[in-house]
Amino acid sequence: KLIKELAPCKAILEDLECHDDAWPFLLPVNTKQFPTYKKIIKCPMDLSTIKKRLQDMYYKSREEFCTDVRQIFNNCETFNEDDSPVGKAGHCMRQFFEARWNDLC
Ligand SMILES: Cc1ncccc1N[C@H]1CCCS(=O)(=O)C1
Repeated sequence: KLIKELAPCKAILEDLECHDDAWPFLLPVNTKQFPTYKKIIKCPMDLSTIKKRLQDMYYKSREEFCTDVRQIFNNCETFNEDDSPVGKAGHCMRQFFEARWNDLC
């Protein structure tokens, strides 16, 4: 069941990682570069963390995976202006993800 659930998640994650607009989300936000980030964002998340969680069989369902991906984009909207480069990338990536997520079922 677990593997059935998670194979499509791995495929979506790979597509997210190679998207042109993925660059702000590939690794955890550097809190030395962005000192206020830790205070403002209570649940940091990024694509490398999700990849590790998939490999470690951390997710018990597709829904848990989906929640972590959405956390990335919600954090992005909290911290970044909509018309900033990172903010725009976040909106693009969210749209891309939600379309792929709907394809699943
Ligand atoms: C997703 C995010 N939210 C808030 C601040 C920064 C980021 N991402 C950074 C990732 C490294 C490159 S960058 O420093 O230009 C942007």
